[in-house]
Amino acid sequence: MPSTTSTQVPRPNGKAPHVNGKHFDKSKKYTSFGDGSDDERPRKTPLVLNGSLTNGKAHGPNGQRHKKPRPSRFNGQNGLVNGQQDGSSKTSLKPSSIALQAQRKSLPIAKGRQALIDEINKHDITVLLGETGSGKTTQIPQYLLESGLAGTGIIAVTQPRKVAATSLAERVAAERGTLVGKLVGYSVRFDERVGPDTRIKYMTDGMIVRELLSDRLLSNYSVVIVDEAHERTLRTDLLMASLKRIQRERNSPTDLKGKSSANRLNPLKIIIMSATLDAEKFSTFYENAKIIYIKGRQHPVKIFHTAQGQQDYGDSAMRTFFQIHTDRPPGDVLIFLPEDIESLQKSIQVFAKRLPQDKMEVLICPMYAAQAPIENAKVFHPTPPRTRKCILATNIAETSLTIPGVKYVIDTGKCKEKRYLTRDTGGGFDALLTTDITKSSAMQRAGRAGREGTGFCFRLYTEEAYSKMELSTQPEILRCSLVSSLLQLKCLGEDLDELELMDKPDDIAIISAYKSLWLLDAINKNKEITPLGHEMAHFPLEPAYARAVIASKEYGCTSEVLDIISILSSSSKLFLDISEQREAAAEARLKFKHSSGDHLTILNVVRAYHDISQSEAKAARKDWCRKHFLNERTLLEANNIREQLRRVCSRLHIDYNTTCRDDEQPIIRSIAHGLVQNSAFIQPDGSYKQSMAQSLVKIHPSSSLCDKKVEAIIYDELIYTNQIYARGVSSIHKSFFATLGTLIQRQA
Ligand SMILES: Nc1ncnc2c1ncn2[C@@H]1O[C@H](COP(=O)(O)OP(=O)(O)OP(=O)(O)O)[C@@H](O)[C@H]1O
Repeated sequence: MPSTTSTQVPRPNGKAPHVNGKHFDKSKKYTSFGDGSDDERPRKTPLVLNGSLTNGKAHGPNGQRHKKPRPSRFNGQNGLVNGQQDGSSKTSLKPSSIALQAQRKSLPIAKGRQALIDEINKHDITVLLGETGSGKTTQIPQYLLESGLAGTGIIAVTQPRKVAATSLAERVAAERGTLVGKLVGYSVRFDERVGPDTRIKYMTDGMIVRELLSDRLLSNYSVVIVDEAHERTLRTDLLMASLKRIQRERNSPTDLKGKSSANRLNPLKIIIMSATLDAEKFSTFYENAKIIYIKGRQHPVKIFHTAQGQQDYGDSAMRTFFQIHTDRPPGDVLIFLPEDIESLQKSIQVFAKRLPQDKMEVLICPMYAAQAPIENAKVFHPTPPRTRKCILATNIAETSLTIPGVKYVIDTGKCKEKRYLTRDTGGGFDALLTTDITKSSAMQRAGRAGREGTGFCFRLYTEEAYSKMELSTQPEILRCSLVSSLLQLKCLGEDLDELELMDKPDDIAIISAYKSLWLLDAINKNKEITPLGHEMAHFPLEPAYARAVIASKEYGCTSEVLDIISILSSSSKLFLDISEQREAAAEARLKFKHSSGDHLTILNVVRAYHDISQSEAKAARKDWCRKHFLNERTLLEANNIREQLRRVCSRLHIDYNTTCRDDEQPIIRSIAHGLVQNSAFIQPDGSYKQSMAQSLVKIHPSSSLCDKKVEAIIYDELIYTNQIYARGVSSIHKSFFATLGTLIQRQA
């Protein structure tokens, strides 16, 4: 990288200026890959047989394996058809649509379009391996539709993350020249845009697993595409296991014999897609399914590593950003961080102000799961002229996304990973821990550059560190709480220990999940689902909160409990936390504070906002939220969630209007029925001992109970930092637990 000395660039932490190539002098600190032309492709040797595709059959007559499934290349050579069968209308396209069609045809995948269709046609299950940006996620569903391979059914494309599902639906709808909700739709928790004409549906893996509850054969779908399968989320693993069963039931000729043609379902096609190297494992899981390798990336990505490991990834990311900003041509920057987004945002803002007037403006866009969807969507807005967008993202932006304008990626090499700390080790909860990323993640992150032109990825770790990274992350099923999934499986009449899974969770985790469901009365002693468990599974909520809603029916306070749970289920926090204004915020919110703790405090806010909404116009409501440091988006999102929960209540004959007026005890008790495992009792030193585990917890400083001592508490979650904090806390009488019978003793 050429060094420049003319610009006064900030010197974060008083360190030496970095513009003189401190970080990125290629000769000293960074190594570019090979000739610098590109990236890291999967180093497999794909097979091309004289222009015809390999037959991936790898089974002997008795099912024994005698040949490995061999990947095939689609590179536009060898006589493969070059995508002429585009079903889009050629007569009435607008200029923007014409540009999109041209773009579609220039994607690497387009060159092997017909051969790909033929292969998918031949096999019920296909494992598709392709590089980031080759066009898998946006094009394959369209090819299936255009070729008629999907029949009259819906094509589901599953994603591990909401933001990917919604943005892909937008993109593919635009490519089809239509609006989201018509031919192309999406379905994510608490948000769905589909209609009677929807044929391509982008959805989170959680939503399709939920659909199994009402339709255990997924009869509306003719193809299920499991995208980003290498992420191995818990729901993806459950889905892959269920798909095996469904395909057996739907595709088996013996099953079809006895059925009248009216009762017959179309066979189901399964496509497992991944950009990384796990194809063999997926293929083996599906009885050596055919592997197809889509060759090529549309644009190269040049990768740099630091010469030394970086101690402070935040500082290092900031200096790298400013080096790009001063030395490199226009193009937006995407920085991957595990946390501390807010502090990096502030540091960049402060230093950006000191840049010379003639420099481009810096526009910072944070992106993380707990932020409201509408805020996350801002990263997709066009970058204003003379501005460089700097996106600060967690691994929410790591897969499937194309963020237009992004040319540079800065990868800190860290992420937050959910891990279940078992009760035996003093935990009993999912903790988010900062950890090193895997090779798969590093490749995905680099793949976010180079989507619209040549890209650059700056890794804040050494090449050696990269080479030592694990290939891919440990499947979630081996490290996360299984309670919610187990409940859904029980409803389907299935069991975790009987399910044909790619990886089996360990016995301790399974037993712990059974215990939790039993404590929530969702299953009985014989591990059979109870009527209450069935009701709980109808709610798109964590089982604990579903239990609270059902308990509220008995206590006559469903209206209040729905108000609280809707806020707790929103994607962003209700109380804005602005570090310089913490005292002012606490003062402004005093009027909502409830002596029993945070759940009733939330209810006070919801009620006050409701009153304001009745009497004031939109601008005044906004102003009221600002003055009280409240996130209005959370309140609006909660309105939407409450509506959906009310619909579920109606289906279950729960009167959602019942209210206990000013008596708080029924509300706390209802919530405590759900949070019974999240309870703790005061100790002589003022800390609280978990009722279901050995560890001591403290009340989080953000809680309205933090300066009080009460005999027992319930809490929404535990935060694991240098000590364990309970967050979302309410005080409860110890006697409540006695009313639950011998529950606690049973646990102890
Ligand atoms: N929203 C968008 N705006 C602009 N271009 C886009 C958009 N979405 C997709 N593209 C273009 O289509 C290409 C293929 O995207 P697609 O998501 O289908 O790739 P992919 O093979 O599934 O890769 P990945 O697994 O990394 O998402 C991108 O590289 C980009 O050029």
